[in-house]
Amino acid sequence: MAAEYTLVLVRHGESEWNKSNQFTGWYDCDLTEKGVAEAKFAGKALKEKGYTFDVAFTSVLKRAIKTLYFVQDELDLHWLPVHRHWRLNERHYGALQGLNKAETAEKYGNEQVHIWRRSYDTPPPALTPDDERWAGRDKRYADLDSSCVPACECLKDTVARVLPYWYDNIVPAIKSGKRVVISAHGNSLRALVKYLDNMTDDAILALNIPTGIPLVYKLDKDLKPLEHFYVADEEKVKAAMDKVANQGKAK
Ligand SMILES: O=C(OP(=O)(O)O)[C@H](O)COP(=O)(O)O
Repeated sequence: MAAEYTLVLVRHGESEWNKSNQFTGWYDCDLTEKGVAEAKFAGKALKEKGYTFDVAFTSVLKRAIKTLYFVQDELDLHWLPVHRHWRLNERHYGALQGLNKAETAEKYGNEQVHIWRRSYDTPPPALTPDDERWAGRDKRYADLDSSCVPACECLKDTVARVLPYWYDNIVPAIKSGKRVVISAHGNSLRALVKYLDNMTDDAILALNIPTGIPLVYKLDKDLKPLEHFYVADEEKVKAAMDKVANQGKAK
């Protein structure tokens, strides 16, 4: 069956906290130099394969916003309408936010950290509103109802807050024939992929999305995926996925 629509997902390039191996969540760290190079790679790879876009969606976190900009730059699409929304933010890592993943695994064990990182419905420990990391005091969320400010999220929670944005904003754009690119995060994209591919709660445990490698979905008229693939050679993708998987292991 010929695909009706093409959707491109990009996880931002390496961030400062990816480099230092810290749980990031809603913390707004920048891209590293390598992350900028990865974002440019994503744009170049898309250009080389002939992809172009009519509209873009991203989070309100600069690592995703800047990655999108570098993709736009490579494609000479500076004019592209860009919609930024907190619902595309990374999964909120709660009280783990800022901790080093390997040190956390030394303290609590690899298995516990794997559950916190990858299980579908076990949330990490929660933040409290008196914590300086509480997002409710950040002015970018000033218009957000306080009941929507997360104390922590498991992937199931992230799916629940990504999907309304998907249905209300992204689906209409795709169905109107616009070619859509989404620049987001490891876990907000896992949430979307779980939904698109109808993955089981167990299957999603093993999915790691690498930084800066475009992931293309070919969709039928009902937006059901016909196929998906990364725009990079298989070895590069596997090495990048393994690297993400191993970040949560004690040294
Ligand atoms: O904020 C994060 O994701 P991001 O780097 O994609 O924004 C997480 O720290 C990713 O970590 P994980 O791969 O341990 O879930």
